[in-house]
Amino acid sequence: MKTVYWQEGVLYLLDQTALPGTVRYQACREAEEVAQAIRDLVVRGAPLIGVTAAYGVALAAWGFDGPEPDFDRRMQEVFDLLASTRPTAVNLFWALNRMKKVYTEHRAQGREQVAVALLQEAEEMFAEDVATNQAMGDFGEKLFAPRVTLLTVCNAGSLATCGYGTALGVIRSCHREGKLAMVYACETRPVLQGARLTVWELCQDGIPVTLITDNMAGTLMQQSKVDGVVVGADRIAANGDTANKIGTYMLAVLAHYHGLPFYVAAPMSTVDFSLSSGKEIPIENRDPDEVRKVMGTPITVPDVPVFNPAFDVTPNRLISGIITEKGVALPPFDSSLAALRG
Ligand SMILES: CSC[C@@H](O)[C@@H](O)C(=O)COP(=O)(O)O
Repeated sequence: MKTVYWQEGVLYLLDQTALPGTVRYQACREAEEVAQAIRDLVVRGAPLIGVTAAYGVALAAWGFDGPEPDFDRRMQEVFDLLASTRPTAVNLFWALNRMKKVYTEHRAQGREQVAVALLQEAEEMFAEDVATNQAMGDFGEKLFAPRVTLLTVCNAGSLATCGYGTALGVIRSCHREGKLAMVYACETRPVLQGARLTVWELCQDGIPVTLITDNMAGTLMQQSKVDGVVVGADRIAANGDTANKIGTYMLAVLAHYHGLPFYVAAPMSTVDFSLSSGKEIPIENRDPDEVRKVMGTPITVPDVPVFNPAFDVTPNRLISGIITEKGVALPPFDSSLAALRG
């Protein structure tokens, strides 16, 4: 099942807000609809946000029917709009930069040629992402011994990417090699990507999964029920500090205390070499109602003040390794990530 696909000038997004109860696609004909879908978590996960935004740019070029002099202005407006959707996942800006380059290179050939080249680039990004995740999964799998039980948070799987997943890609490869005993999935409040998406995705593939609420991770480790933690990333600074779904830092601290390995799995496009440390990573704050409600149902006093950062930053010293498509970076990350970048 594809998370995103293009058909005859329309972009179809697998609506992740409706999963697991309903499997449906949202059809987008305008870049504005794509931007809103990214904001609303219809599509989410750093790599998928990037590729979806790339398709959004292609959509704008394909759908443009205004006078020629307005084309450049409209395309700049769309680039800016898509860039404004979610600030933390650096793959968004990475993908838009790639699209900007293609746009600039083909602009002189006319609007139709630009539109064709932009769509081709988005399709290439989609295919590359799947291959990247498979490579990452295979590097990551080698880090674990047979009968391994792993803990993960949020959804860093097929649903967060164009297929196979990052953290769940590593888990898929462990399963394929017959090494995986169990995955524990944190439910991941406030919007339950773990309970709704990770559990659904793993069940679809027959991968053994046990759901826990986020506050059960400590006792799970204390009772020696897990051998390690694998998570995805939204942005990794040059020194390895990693922004990922809120709650990731808590797991890293717990893993450290219990002497368990803590791995981040992410493509090199998630590493932001322009930032020297995680302190510089912009963190998205989301709608307070995500915390005041569960699946739309109020659970607290209306209008209670809420703290709702979507991501936290795990300092590099709590990370055992960063699994990428080019290999596994080990501490110190400044040098190992730079070496993988080449
Ligand atoms: C392969 S996805 C990596 C991260 O983007 C993922 O772990 C995550 O935090 C997603 O957050 P979300 O808010 O659902 O977009």
